Amino acid sequence: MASSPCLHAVPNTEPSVRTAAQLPIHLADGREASSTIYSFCGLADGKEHFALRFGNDDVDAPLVRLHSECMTGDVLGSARCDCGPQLQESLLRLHEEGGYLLYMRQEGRGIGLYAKLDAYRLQESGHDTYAANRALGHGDDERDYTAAAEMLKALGVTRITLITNNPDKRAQLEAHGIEVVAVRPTGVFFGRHNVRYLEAKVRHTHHTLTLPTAVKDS
Ligand SMILES: Nc1nc2c(ncn2[C@@H]2O[C@H](COP(=O)(O)OP(=O)(O)OP(=O)(O)O)[C@@H](O)[C@H]2O)c(=O)[nH]1
Ligand SMILES: [Zn+2]
Repeated sequence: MASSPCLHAVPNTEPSVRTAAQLPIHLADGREASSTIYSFCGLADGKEHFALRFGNDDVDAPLVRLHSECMTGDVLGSARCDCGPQLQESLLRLHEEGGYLLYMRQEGRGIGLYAKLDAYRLQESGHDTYAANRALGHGDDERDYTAAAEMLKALGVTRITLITNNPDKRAQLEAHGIEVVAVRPTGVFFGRHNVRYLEAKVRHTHHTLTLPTAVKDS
């Protein structure tokens, strides 16, 4: 795909690929993967979202992981959530089967890092993750996946197999003209620090994940 430098935040331009560059990456199991990283211009929200492509074959309905930024989980390995292991798992699957990672700059379900840290403080005094958002004047989940659909279309992908446990991701992509032919669940990565967070996802936003009874009752 040709590179066409542009300003990423220019409004009213058709979304398109800005740059494609090779990006070898280290996987969690020690292997090295080849990928291509894409930047974009003309995306609806003007943010610096990026995509990674694995494999070269043009397959029908490739695997796609739509992953929202979590600085604490993805970068630091925080045990308060499941984001880090989900990201690593997706990279392994994409390396093996081909497909795309869409890394969306939607830290804290769209409220930003500082507000998420404020929400963490409230969680330490008993709020669940959604109540903490609301106490700060935010919605339960402020993510809008318009830009994700635009990125896929700019990459020439309109039929996908989506890796997620979050029904809202599928619904929003389909509303924006992406055909989700199948959904593959992510793993359930629970521990004593994130079990309440995972329970709240099931209760409030109907994530399709099942926690072991022993963990729920602990
Ligand atoms: N506001 C808030 N955001 C959080 C908290 N814990 C994690 N997050 C954010 O939640 C988002 C999780 O992203 P994803 O893993 O892509 O999405 P998901 O809704 O869990 O759905 P799937 O992983 O696809 O099943 C990231 O943006 C995190 O930063 C929290 O306690 N409060
Ligand atoms: Zn996280």
